[in-house]
Amino acid sequence: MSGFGNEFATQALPGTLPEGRNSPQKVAHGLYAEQLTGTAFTAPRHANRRSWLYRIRPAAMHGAFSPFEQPRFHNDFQSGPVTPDQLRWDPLPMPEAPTDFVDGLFTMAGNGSAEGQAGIGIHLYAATRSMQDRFFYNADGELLIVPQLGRLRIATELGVLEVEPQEIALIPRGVRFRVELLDGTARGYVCENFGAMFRLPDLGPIGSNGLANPRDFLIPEAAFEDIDAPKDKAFELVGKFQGHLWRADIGHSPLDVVGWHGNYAPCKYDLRRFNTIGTISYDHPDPSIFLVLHSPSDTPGTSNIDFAIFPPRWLVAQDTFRPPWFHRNIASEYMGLIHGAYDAKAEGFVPGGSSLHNSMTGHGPDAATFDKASKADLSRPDVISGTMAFMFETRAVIRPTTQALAARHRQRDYQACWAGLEKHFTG
Ligand SMILES: O=C(O)Cc1cc(O)ccc1O
Ligand SMILES: [Fe+2]
Repeated sequence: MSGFGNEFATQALPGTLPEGRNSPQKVAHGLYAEQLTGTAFTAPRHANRRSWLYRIRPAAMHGAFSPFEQPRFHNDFQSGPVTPDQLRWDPLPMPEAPTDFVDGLFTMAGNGSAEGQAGIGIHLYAATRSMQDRFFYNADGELLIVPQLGRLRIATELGVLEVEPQEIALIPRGVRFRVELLDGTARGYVCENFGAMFRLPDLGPIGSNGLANPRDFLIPEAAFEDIDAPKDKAFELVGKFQGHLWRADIGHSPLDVVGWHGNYAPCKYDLRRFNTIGTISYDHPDPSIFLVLHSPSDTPGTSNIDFAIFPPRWLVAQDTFRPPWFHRNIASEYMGLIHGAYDAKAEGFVPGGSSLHNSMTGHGPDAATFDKASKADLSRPDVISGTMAFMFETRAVIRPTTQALAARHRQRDYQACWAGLEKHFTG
């Protein structure tokens, strides 16, 4: 099914969805009715998100929760000093022992909290096996999954999404799912959104089409599992709640929703469908022109999170330094590279890697890029192809975790990339 935020109705067995009401005395096929809300009951109609699920067993059925140990995945962003340094990392190394998506998560940075209902958690994953007899949900925020290596099959309560690198998946807060690896190994980025749900930006003078078009967002049809755990070996439900992980025994697959209707559902989007807009005269526009989705804050125009991409595009600007300029921003920028090379960095920013430039920290093209772009022949258009970088940009400062700063894969010499910028002042 297609269309961002649309109202959908889907059933894996005919006659599942009740007609004319949501909660009949008896649901068809002996199912239970359950509502899942993603916004306040009384949120304005245009922002209100909820779905009705018709399922084999209600979500309430599982054992008691106890703490789940996965110390690399958390929301401990520290409250002390945070370095204003420019930071960069190589990809997260692949684990040697068999590791699933949940065990393979590694928290890099973040701000805010689930409790404060604003902010971001930024995580990487590196996994070598599918989740087995284990299901996960995040009560703390919506998850934006950005695969970088390996295809994922994400089996959710509301249906199955398959995503490959250069596609993204959005899993709403609370929705239970299992991640399977279709290529044996997988690596990527996860943005955890503690604030308002991601939405498509307004287009202003761009008009009624452009950037990420709503119909390119795909929503799964209902698909269910009717699987009971063996008597002596329960399945495991792992939940993230208020920054901590919990586990409970569960006697069945919670992916047992036979039909659902509503507008609160997972979706996927192929970033290659993005309608990229840029200058056809002069100057490099602000990167807000590359906005895919944003989580608004209470201040108009100032997002809790902006998710922007840097896709293939033509550069035609005249009398212009064509790559990103040198800059310092009020916003904070965490970048990742899915594929190819990024136009501001000739070397060192590799697929699977990350960089962090916090509020008012100076950054921009490295010395090699500056040199090349300053001498480029502007009489010809230039094409940037075979690339896909992205940015999680936030209003609040992004605090790297202790483990990210200490990680072996951090590039401790990152600042050297600007050291070769020569003084050209002629007086
Ligand atoms: O490379 C960056 O830092 C991201 C970025 C890109 C761009 O085109 C303009 C500003 C900006 O922060
Ligand atoms: Fe930047």
